[in-house]
Amino acid sequence: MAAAETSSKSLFSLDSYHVSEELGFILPDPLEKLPLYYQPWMDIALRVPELVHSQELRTLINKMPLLSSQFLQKHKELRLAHLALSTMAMGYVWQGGESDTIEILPKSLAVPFWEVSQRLGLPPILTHADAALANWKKKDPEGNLELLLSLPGGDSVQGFFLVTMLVELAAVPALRNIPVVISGVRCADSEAVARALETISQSLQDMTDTLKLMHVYVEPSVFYGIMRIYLSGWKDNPSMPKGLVYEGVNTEPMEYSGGSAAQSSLLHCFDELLGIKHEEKSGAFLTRMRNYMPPAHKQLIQDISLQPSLKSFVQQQDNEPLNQAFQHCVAKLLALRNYHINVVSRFITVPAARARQLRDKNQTSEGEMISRAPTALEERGTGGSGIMIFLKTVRDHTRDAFLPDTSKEKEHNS
Ligand code: HEM
Repeated sequence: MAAAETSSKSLFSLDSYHVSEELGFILPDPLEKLPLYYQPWMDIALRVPELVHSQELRTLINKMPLLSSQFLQKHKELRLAHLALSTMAMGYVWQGGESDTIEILPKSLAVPFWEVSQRLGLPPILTHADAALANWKKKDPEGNLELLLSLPGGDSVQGFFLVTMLVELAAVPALRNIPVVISGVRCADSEAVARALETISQSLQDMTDTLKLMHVYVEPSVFYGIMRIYLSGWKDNPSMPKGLVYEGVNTEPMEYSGGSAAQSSLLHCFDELLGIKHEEKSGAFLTRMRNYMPPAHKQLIQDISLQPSLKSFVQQQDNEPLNQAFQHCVAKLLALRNYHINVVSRFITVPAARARQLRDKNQTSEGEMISRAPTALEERGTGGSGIMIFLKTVRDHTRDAFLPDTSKEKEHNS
């Protein structure tokens, strides 16, 4: 595995962490099909939105044969199997909304889901690594993209996961420059470090610009009223207080957080590179989210954290272009987090307020899908965090990474 091959002195290569030079953390060319033996899974997984709508999904999964996972061999087969099983699991658990949840995931789904998860080092629930990183194919020769598997919510689901993937793509130049920064610090090459940091800043700006596409491709009322519950987990979720029993795996219920881009490895890498230290509670949540990442990506974050401190290097060099490049990076990361807070407000806080208003007035008319949104999630993200306090605390600790004296000026420039 990556860690064993990378001592803190050796050349830092992204490849050894299963990070692609072209696509970063995105899985290159995911498989679209599993071996024929697994057709019973794919037949259901490809129809989850429609089967949830007709309320048939649970019945079909209950009748599904128990298949052995041993014929899945390659990494990409395992990733597609995890995506298919997790899509089915989210549909199964949430088919009846928050008032009709289940306590047991049936054996035919739970056992292979558990085995595939163990082999990948991922939890047995839908993660960012499934839905956003390994869930795409080219729709046409022009390179337009579409999802392999979907959840209820129509075009907004497609928009949500593909825009998230495009944000990952916009970060690739930044990822490629992390090893450049690290080796520049090791050999005290201020110019190389400054240049690499400027590229990282530009890439962070591109991530923010790409995040703006969420407003174009995702309808807030659909996100809030329909999609969000299918991304929710069974940890810190009042509608599933006991967690979920994976039948045939464990007789005790287990708890897992839902899918969230807090499980994307990107910002974890930038935080470690720039030396951003999070407050205890939000830091603990973010650290826990690392267990929802492919292990090689988690290892990359860990290994970046073990490198000599970039910030101390910048302070020791006392070189103006280098200082500025570092400040730009922090400013752009801060701007990305600020923009993300706006997105969350538009997609969660505002519809949640509207849903409360409608409930208070007892106006739960058919057309108002947000009023049917699960109440248990109003104050929480799908990952289970108390949203705004968490996001603002993380944002405020990003600001602490500025070099002394110039923080206000730099923030205005961001
Ligand atoms: C409609 C779009 C989005 C919404 C509503 C949203 C919502 C949230 C929420 C509620 C959290 C709190 C953690 C949780 O409980 O899940 C969160 C965290 C986070 N989200 Fe998003 N998110 C969106 C898109 C994205 C995208 C596209 C990215 C980038 C890949 C992203 C990156 C993050 C990160 C990195 C965190 C952890 C906090 C941090 O490090 O600042 N989000 N998001």
